[in-house]
Amino acid sequence: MGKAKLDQAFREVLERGDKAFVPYIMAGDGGLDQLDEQLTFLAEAGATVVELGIAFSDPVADGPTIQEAGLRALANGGVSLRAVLEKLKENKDRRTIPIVLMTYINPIHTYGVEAFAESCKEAGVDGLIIPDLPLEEEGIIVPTLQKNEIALIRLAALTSTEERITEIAKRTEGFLYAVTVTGTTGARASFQENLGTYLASLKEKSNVPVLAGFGVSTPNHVRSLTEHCDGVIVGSKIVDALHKGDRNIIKELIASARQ
Ligand SMILES: O=P(O)(O)OC[C@@H](O)[C@@H](O)c1c[nH]c2ccccc12
Repeated sequence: MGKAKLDQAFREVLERGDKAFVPYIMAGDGGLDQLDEQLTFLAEAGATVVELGIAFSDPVADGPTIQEAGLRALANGGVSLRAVLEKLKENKDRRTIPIVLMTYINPIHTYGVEAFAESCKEAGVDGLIIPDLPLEEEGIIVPTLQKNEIALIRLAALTSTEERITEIAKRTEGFLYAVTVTGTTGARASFQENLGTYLASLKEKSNVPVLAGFGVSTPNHVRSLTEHCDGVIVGSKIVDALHKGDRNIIKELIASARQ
């Protein structure tokens, strides 16, 4: 489990010539008792890894779709970091798909860094995305994560300097999250023109797969972005389709990463 499970999942997909597809869902949107079924559906539809978001009161990187999903989850109640980890622990042995948890740093501090990493391990969490944890501050959690073999996935922003991107690419584990837009998460119609060059430069710097995320909303986006990288992360479009019960959209998106 952990980092090794993530590496293996990506290796399998890329070795057979496909691209990786990582759907993001909000834990507890639709009720936390639905989580198990949602994860099974995504695994069966061909997702490589699932990014699972924890609802948070101050989600600075999240656009309207993810924020609304967070509000729905919070309204259902019982979706704290602790509750989600408990739920994941219950289902751990039935799950085949690797899980990356997306949470801001504050709830981790409240939980306690050591206790959090141990709970993640017990729950079968393989990696973490902590969007508001800058490189300069990750020392507070990295040794503990390494001890528990949990990957810390770093994000490269379009606005990062070359030097910073090199450092991020060197440190990231599991995959490198290439943020494709400046701004918050959310479905978009198109991307800026030089994105291919940007993704190609990230691929040169990174030893792990490079996945593009933010704004990816159609099978065409998936196909054109994956010409330049190893896969995609899709949040808002998946969250929206899951909420509306339109699961065919999700199946089509995932299928578009198969070559
Ligand atoms: O929703 P989008 O535009 O498809 O982007 C993915 C994104 O939602 C998911 O990866 C995510 C949700 N919240 C985040 C916060 C920071 C970084 C990434 C995320």
